[in-house]
Amino acid sequence: MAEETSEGHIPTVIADDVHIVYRVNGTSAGKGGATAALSRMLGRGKGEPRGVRKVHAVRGVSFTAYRGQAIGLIGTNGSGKSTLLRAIAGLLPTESGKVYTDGQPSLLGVNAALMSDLTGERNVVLGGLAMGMSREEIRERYQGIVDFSGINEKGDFITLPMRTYSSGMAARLRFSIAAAKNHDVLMIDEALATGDRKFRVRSEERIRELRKEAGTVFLVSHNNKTIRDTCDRVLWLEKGELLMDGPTDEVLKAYERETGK
Ligand SMILES: Nc1ncnc2c1ncn2[C@@H]1O[C@H](COP(=O)(O)OP(=O)(O)OP(=O)(O)O)[C@@H](O)[C@H]1O
Repeated sequence: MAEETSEGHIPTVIADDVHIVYRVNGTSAGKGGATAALSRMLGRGKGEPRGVRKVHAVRGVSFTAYRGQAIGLIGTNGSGKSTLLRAIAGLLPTESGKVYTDGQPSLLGVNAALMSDLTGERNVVLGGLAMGMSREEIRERYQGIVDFSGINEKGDFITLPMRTYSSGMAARLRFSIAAAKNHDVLMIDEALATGDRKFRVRSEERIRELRKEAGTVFLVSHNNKTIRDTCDRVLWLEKGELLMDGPTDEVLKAYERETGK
């Protein structure tokens, strides 16, 4: 891919009529517990295999993302934002439609694979290796990553297991590890939401840098100000459908009008 179009834009992600369906096993339909009784009262579970339910989370989404863009994903809870990002990262199969990407997108999410029993220090090293950095590069950037995260501002926490961190501290470390590398496509799922103001400002600055370094950044956030300050384009999802795709200001205005947020 990466062929230049007539406008000189280079596509990094193309989603073509993407549908994503979760199949949930072990639902209460057909079993004897209280939730099953509730489910029967609500009339669910008819005509489906026992205990399997489908959730159609993304419905016919199409868009093309270009290099140098920072794209915000907005929408009310459960509208399909995280699901769409996971599909772009190749972590979820599409039911129909296709996702084409230039290079391997990196998904930085609330569930990013850091090991809670290992220290922050070990996670920086493992996270760096997982992103394809050499030990030498990790050594060089280690202090920068720790400083950026601010984990050690209130004491020597980086040598403690991550399970002892607050959710904000863990999110900050995850972001700092991922942001230490330049990505072709970096996807950030709510990582900034738990950080404090100082950290948010620092991360927003880093997102702008990553964007300048010719990558594409996707950012899921419920904070309209963060989206406004970092993104030049916004996709608005609702019930799995792409309601609007356009310049940040236009889409946020429509979203705020509709949701009152
Ligand atoms: N692992 C899963 N199995 C089954 N259904 C799921 C799973 N993950 C998400 N869903 C469903 O898919 C739909 C979209 O969820 P998703 O997490 O993508 O929304 P979201 O827009 O990221 O929400 P939020 O803003 O609350 O984080 C919801 O109806 C949710 O219940």
